Amino acid sequence: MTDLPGKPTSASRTTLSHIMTTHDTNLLGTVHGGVIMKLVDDAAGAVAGRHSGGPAVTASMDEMAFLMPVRVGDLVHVKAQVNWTGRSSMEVGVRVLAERWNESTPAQQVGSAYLVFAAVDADGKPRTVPPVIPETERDERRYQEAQIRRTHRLARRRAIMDLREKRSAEGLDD
Ligand SMILES: CCCCCCCCCCCCCCCC(=O)SCCNC(=O)CCNC(=O)[C@H](O)C(C)(C)COP(=O)(O)OP(=O)(O)OC[C@H]1O[C@@H](n2cnc3c(N)ncnc32)[C@H](O)[C@@H]1OP(=O)(O)O
Repeated sequence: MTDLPGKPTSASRTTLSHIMTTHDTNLLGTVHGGVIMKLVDDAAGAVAGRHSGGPAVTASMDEMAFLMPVRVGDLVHVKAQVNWTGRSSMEVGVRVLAERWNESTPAQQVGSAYLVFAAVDADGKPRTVPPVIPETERDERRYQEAQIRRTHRLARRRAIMDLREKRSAEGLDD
């Protein structure tokens, strides 16, 4: 896909930690999902920037899962790594964990997401990225799962474009 030398997964793996405050809550008093999504995007963006050696933009975010509510006072850790690389795109996998301030239990996973970042040049055009080198069995599994998601994203996009073109050809524009 590219002539650039590969980079191991561990070279860009990153954890972003943040304490949740009353500024982060929704109307129910728990932490707003959008606050978590911003942290996820930031951590994934840092990983994509480190892996690709320059700026990278979010192309898509999918399968954002909120598994448990996050509360004020929780210390949230957002762990991100490059799962897969294409020509100019990278899939970044993110796990969100929370340590409860009032419990002496290990951090619990409260969310997860997969994001696609595109590395861009100074004009905002896609540029090639180094291939990621999975290092562990878990990295290898994540790489293979990311390939499956990539195939499904492309197939879904193609199917929707085909349907729109067909409807347009039939004069069914809306
Ligand atoms: C040493 C330096 C360290 C730096 C350390 C920095 C640290 C810093 C930390 C803070 C980090 C904050 C992180 C915030 C990040 C934002 O908030 S970015 C703002 C939100 N995002 C945007 O504004 C992006 C807007 N979109 C675009 O600019 C263009 O659509 C894109 C994404 C560049 C794609 O352009 P395009 O012309 O469609 O190019 P195209 O060749 O078709 O696609 C490029 C690649 O993206 C893939 N792609 C495109 N669209 C999609 C999609 N919807 N779904 C999946 N894949 C897609 C393509 O399949 C292709 O993949 P490859 O086959 O090349 O691997």
